[in-house]
Amino acid sequence: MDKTLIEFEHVTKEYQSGERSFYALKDANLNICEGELVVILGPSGAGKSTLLNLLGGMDTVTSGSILFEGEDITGYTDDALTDYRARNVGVVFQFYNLIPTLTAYENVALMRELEEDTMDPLEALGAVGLSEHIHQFPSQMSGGEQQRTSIARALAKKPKLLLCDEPTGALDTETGREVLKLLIWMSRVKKRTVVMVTHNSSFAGIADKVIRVRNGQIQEIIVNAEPKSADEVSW
Ligand SMILES: Nc1ncnc2c1ncn2[C@@H]1O[C@H](COP(=O)(O)OP(=O)(O)OP(=O)(O)O)[C@@H](O)[C@H]1O
Repeated sequence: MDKTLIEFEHVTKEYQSGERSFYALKDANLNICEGELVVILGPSGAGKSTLLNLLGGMDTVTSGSILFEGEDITGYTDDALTDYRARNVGVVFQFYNLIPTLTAYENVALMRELEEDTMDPLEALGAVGLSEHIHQFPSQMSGGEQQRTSIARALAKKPKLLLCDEPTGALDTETGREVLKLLIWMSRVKKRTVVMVTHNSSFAGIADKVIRVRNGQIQEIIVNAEPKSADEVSW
């Protein structure tokens, strides 16, 4: 049986607005296994980013438990959460978040300053097909190349959990497809757990597991016995 990496038990995230409370996430239960490719789907405001931020220790719950490798991280101090993020979590954003004054190589190499056990930046950039572009600055790269650089940066960190927030959102279809292929490769070949948030329901096909969120609630969790390749989905 697949080993569980993360488990949510009755996780609620509540915001207070005056007298009223608002649930960004209510009583969420889920589990994500090691090496799984998970797609979180839902319309704008559904609670997808909230879910992703909780998974990454970038936000804290109002109630409930989040277990990472069986350990409850919801009681962690800020320092322990920082450590959790540093050790276990890589993040890829819609708009890449590269440092504009650093080359592709330097953006990836920066990870080495923060982490002990990292991958060689050249290896990480080679893995995403950017060996020819290592000396270019973000402004000299296409959107797809910038996103591949940000994936190389996350890859170099060797995170157990790779979180991606609309990673293809700023890319055209074909470039987006290349990014999807990389994320599938991260999960299938590199055995990383990859969680991607998107509002694009076409991406459900490539996932091992699809979590549908609406109005702060998990509507359904579907396990795909035979996930499709990136070439088999269209949008
Ligand atoms: N800091 C906050 N304070 C108050 N409400 C918040 C806060 N963060 C998020 N929310 C609310 O929680 C709900 C869920 O937000 P979330 O960002 O998780 O949605 P989403 O599904 O990621 O949406 P999108 O696709 O538009 O990014 C939204 O209604 C949002 O306005």
